[in-house]
Amino acid sequence: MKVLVINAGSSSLKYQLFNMKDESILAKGRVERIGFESSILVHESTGKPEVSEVSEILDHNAAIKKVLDMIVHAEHGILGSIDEIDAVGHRVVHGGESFSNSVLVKPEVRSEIRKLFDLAPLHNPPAMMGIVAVETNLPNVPQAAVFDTAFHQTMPASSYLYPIPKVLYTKHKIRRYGFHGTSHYYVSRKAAEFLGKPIESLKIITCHIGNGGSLTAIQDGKSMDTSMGMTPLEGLMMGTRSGDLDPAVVPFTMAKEDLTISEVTSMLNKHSGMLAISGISSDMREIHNAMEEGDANAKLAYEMYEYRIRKYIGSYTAAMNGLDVLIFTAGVGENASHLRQAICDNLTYFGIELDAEANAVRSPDARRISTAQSKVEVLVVPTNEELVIAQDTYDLVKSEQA
Ligand SMILES: Nc1ncnc2c1ncn2[C@@H]1O[C@H](COP(=O)(O)OP(=O)(O)O)[C@@H](O)[C@H]1O
Ligand SMILES: CC(=O)OP(=O)(O)O
Ligand SMILES: [Mg+2]
Repeated sequence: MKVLVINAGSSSLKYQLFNMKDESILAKGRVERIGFESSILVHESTGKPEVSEVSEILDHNAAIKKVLDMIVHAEHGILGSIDEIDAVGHRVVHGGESFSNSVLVKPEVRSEIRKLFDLAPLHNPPAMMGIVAVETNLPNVPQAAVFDTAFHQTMPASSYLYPIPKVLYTKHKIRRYGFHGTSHYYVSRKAAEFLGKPIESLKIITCHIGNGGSLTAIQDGKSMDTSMGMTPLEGLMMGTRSGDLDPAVVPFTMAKEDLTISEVTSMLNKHSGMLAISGISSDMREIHNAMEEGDANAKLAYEMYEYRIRKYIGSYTAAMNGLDVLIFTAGVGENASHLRQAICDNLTYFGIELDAEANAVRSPDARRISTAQSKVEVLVVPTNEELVIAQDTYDLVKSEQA
């Protein structure tokens, strides 16, 4: 079975085509700047050179059409015909309380995802555009939706409720949902496998630190708390998102600066975090380079970023009354060895001891970076959200056929 995985953002669309026989990647790529004059498509079929093309791609429908053209392209493609695509899996960021598992996209699923537009205005509408675009271009192909929130549906009410009037939960479903669930799920399972221990026996903290970032406390194999909230804005300091702050800052800023709801939302999501404090970039590599060159603002941004991750590790260790495994993943977590070192150097109270040599190793595989004496196993586990989406899609389609 060949499964196409789509991760649609507001102006971008990433894709990977899997051969589920051996879970190998046949092709992958991304379309950026959808809706702009000069959109960019970057595509790579396995075993062939990467190609990029600039053209006008006005909407997600046109983007999917381009992607399918590339997949069957005589020179750059990998399939003889798009009929060889058996199923499509989508990353849908918000599944609310309706979805604790991946599902095949049926009419009732679509209407449920639409109902959630309110809770995730930046994320769910593009996912729906992706679903509609696939239906237009591949009308008979089954589609699955895999939700970032699903893994976190096991959180107890004491973790997911906010201490505000209960009617806001019953009426508007205002609560913590948590995100990056596919990644937290995947790396925690991989870690248990790597350690050769049953996941139920481990107290785990997964640090997914990429552009967006979240930490999850995992006990009995289940998410028991996570740092993102009703939306992906809460929790850690991120590339451009503020993360935790006093909620009183919001109305106060709106009044003082005469900002609308959408302006303050945009300020907190797109113009805060590392970008705001460093004044340089939201990208960890650029911040780290500037810091090494002596830039004081970059240093402050880095210190705040590290400090806030460490505070969450401390609080989740307390939440679980212990910690067996600490996992780093995603763009920053997998690559920024200096940040892992800075975090762990300040967690010696918990008996965490990093092996500097192991920490410096670069590899696409899961690996241990703590010493043999460390009380906590510290691991780097590269995430693979696309593979989980492909596997869930495959399983759903297979079980419907059975
Ligand atoms: N070699 C590296 N060293 C440090 N940071 C890195 C490295 N490679 C990528 N990153 C960081 O990873 C982040 C992007 O993470 P990623 O998980 O790809 O994000 P997303 O999937 O949310 O777009 C950026 O801040 C980038 O600087
Ligand atoms: C949900 C979320 O924050 O996703 P990303 O990290 O991809 O922005
Ligand atoms: Mg990501």
